[in-house]
Amino acid sequence: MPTRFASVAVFLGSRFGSNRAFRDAAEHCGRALAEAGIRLIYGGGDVGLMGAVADAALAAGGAVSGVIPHFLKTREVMHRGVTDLTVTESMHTRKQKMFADADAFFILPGGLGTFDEFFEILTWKQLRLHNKPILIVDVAGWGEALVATIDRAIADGFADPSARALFEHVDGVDAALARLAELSRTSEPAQTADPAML
Ligand SMILES: Nc1ncnc2c1ncn2[C@@H]1O[C@H](COP(=O)(O)O)[C@@H](O)[C@H]1O
Repeated sequence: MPTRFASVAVFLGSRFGSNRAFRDAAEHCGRALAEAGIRLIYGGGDVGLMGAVADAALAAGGAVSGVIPHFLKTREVMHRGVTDLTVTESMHTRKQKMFADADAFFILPGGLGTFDEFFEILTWKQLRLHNKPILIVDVAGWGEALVATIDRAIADGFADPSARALFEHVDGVDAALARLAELSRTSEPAQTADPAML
């Protein structure tokens, strides 16, 4: 079924993590996006889960856009096989481009960089700079601590309870794709701010 989500930015680890389930999920995510005809936008590296999601999408015939800052081309082993690759001047312009090009965001397991990307996209939504779907795609309970941190901020009075509605926490890649299909049928097209405001 056609979807109004033509592209999804996937934020995930530059390492594989300690549980094989993380890699399996990243590969499944790449394949599932390709099979759904959805372009994968990701950080452009060929390391860890980032490389795994890109390779799986490409092997399944999907379109993959990588966005990598110049200074990380070596450290994150810039992926030379993607459909298109953008090299940016900075981390910030990388995030801006990924944000602008994506219709929705999947947060898969990762470390500090993944947290940063998640919280930035979440806080931009809190500031009403966009209303694109943000899905924490849980694997082996990885997302629970992230959600608990936000719940704690709400409980302590540092975030409004409405913050809980800025993102969704789903169990696994199939649930994420199913939710995206549902949103494609039921939700309004995304609104985004002038990039100059970011
Ligand atoms: N401060 C950061 N802002 C945006 N992206 C970042 C930052 N630090 C690292 N990253 C990128 O995030 C992914 C995943 O990193 P993990 O630490 O492995 O989760 C990677 O592409 C980093 O370059």
